Amino acid sequence: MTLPSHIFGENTEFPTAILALADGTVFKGISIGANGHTVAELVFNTSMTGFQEILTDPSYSQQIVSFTYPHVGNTGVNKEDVESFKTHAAGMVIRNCPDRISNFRATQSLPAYLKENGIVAISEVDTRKITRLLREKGAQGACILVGDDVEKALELARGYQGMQGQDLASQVSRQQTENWTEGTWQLGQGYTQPNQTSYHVVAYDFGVKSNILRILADKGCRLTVVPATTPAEDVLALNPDGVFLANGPGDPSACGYAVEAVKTLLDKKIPLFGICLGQQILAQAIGAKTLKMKTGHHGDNHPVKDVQTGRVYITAQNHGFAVDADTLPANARVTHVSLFDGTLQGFELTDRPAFCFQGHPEASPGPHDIIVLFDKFISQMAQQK
Ligand SMILES: NC(=O)CC[C@H](N)C(=O)O
Repeated sequence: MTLPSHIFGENTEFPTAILALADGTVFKGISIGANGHTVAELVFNTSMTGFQEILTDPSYSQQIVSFTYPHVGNTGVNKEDVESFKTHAAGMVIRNCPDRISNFRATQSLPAYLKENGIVAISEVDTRKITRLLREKGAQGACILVGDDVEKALELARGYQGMQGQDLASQVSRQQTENWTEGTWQLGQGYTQPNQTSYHVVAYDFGVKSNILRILADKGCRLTVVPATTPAEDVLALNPDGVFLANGPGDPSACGYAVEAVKTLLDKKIPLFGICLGQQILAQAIGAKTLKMKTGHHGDNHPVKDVQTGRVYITAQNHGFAVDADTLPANARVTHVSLFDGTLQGFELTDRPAFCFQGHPEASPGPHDIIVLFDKFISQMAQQK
């Protein structure tokens, strides 16, 4: 297929690509990324901005992301808007990639970035139809294949093993302990280097988004980031003021190593703050259960209610599993619920300085409404000091 192009230079030829779903639906479009094929769980994301942050969010490991926003890529990509040191999404589906990029920070076009990072991606498909289909039938296995072999794409999509039972956190995690010093991005300065004096936070890297670490650094935390499988004893030996449980991909039920570590940390009454997978792991550590959702929540326009104050926050979300609120023990108090479907969005313990949130207070991309949760963690550490 030939497209008019200003930015792609000589290369205006885009090979045919297929998106096949496990339910048998097939979409034909053009490849705007790497060659070959990719097989993963297909989910839709309703964010209007932030595709680069989404592609580099480790929680999207083994997920193909279909963007509901129709034009993706018009701001190009840059070296800064990344949430980890590499791309993680297994594939990208969009309606249209504008052929001209326009942004003062852009250093590359989206198709060039996708190719460079080996992400298989399809454009010129009906993403509204895909969204309706996933809402009706739920997230499912899918394959993007460059070429026109429909039968092969369908067979690969049907063969996807599913997200349940998969421990992906230990795979995407750093394998070495690291110190983190970078603060949030500021116009004219780039990423800052805040003074880190007040609290020592040990952050479990289950697939942590960098903006969580940057916000904690901004708030005066000295950060030690440890691999997902680090035993609690090693964390305690670092003498932390608080422990952070990160977001991450895969099924929380497959992260027994983390659940065991959190049980020990709870016994020590150290301030604990969990985000997304971190919430699910904290829940399992106190005996609650997690379940797989039908489509999950992926986007940056999700209303969440603080059940105590009644205040509604618009939040960023990215999860396919959830904590079953009915299984929470008596010492857990529900703090937040989703106004889309009533699912549990946050809880805290009444007998320990531990709390968590299912969405993403660090945004990136998304609204900053609920960034206040980081201050709650800071004040819990202040009280324990
Ligand atoms: N962003 C996350 O931490 C996702 C958590 C978990 N993998 C889920 O899909 O629910």
